[in-house]
Amino acid sequence: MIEVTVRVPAKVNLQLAVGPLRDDGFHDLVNVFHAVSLFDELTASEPAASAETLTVRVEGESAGSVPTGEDNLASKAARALAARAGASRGADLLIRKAIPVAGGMAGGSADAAAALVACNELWGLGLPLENLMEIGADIGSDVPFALLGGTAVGRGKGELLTPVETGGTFHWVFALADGGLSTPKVYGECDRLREAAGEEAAWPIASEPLMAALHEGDAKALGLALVNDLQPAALALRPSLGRTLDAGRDAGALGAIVSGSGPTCAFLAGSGTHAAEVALALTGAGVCRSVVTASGPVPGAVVAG
Ligand SMILES: C[C@@](CO)(OP(=O)(O)O)[C@H](O)COP(=O)(O)OP(=O)(O)OC[C@H]1O[C@@H](n2ccc(N)nc2=O)[C@H](O)[C@@H]1O
Ligand SMILES: Nc1ncnc2c1ncn2[C@@H]1O[C@H](COP(=O)(O)OP(=O)(O)O)[C@@H](O)[C@H]1O
Repeated sequence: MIEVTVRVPAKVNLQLAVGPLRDDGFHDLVNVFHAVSLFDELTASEPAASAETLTVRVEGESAGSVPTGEDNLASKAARALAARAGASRGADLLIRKAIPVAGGMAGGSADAAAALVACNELWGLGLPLENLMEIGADIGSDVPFALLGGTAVGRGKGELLTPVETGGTFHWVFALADGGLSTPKVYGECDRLREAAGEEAAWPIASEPLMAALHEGDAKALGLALVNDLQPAALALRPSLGRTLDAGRDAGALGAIVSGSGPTCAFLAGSGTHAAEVALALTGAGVCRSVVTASGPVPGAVVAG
């Protein structure tokens, strides 16, 4: 095998219930992940330099804000995989980025997942998905889901996954923002807001109306059930997102929510045509950098060639 290309989706969180802060610095979650048709692509090739070097190149509009050294999550994942295989292996990784960077859509985790799948194939390791998910969980809480895809409930840090059957396809509009939001800062702001309000974090529980809406493929009910405990924190750090959410609601979206730690905002539509209408209205309202439409659920990281 000389090169392997993997396509990997972004996610939106349909429910993000943030529980208490744990001793390890993470929060216990109920994180209902949903993979959507906005993809990064990663190609892993045999290294042009020595057999043990790992290089990363990033292409795409937002490539400038992605690290290309050892901090790149794809590079970290490839090194962790090589260590697990007990061998010193190299690869040239090329990432074609379409998922917004630091946008709350898990683009870095997606690239880590893509690197695990691509290098597993390139190096002929043959590790099963569950082993890749274990390695991925140490790279980032969202990496196991990027491997699995579809719709799933994540517990623990978000890495303990239970797949959810959905009764149909859902249509989405995403308002991409200028600049990103740091995930640890948003969790920190969530803790700060709770403390200031004298609130104790409740143990997170999956929403029954949300689960019923997913099973039935009922977009209207799903729109009403979307919930994100990080949204007040994201809005406190980036107040302009309030206008973006309002513009989507005014445009007739069935639901409007900050995606994960933000600043991307997600809007649920009733059909592909409805999504195009909401996207047009959002573009006209001038409340974001750009607008994309997508649908979900879609599969996780898969070899595309
Ligand atoms: C918020 C979510 C929602 O899916 O994703 P994004 O919206 O940022 O993509 C996730 O919980 C982010 O997952 P991920 O981006 O993989 O985070 P990690 O690298 O594991 O952790 C980064 C930091 O976020 C905080 N963190 C993360 C997960 C968790 N359950 N509790 C936390 O408090 C911790 O401060 C941690 O040091
Ligand atoms: N392959 C990668 N793609 C995007 N960001 C990366 C990558 N590797 C490391 N990062 C770093 O991770 C941070 C969070 O990225 P990302 O996963 O896109 O955001 P989020 O956690 O909001 O979904 C970025 O600010 C960037 O510095």
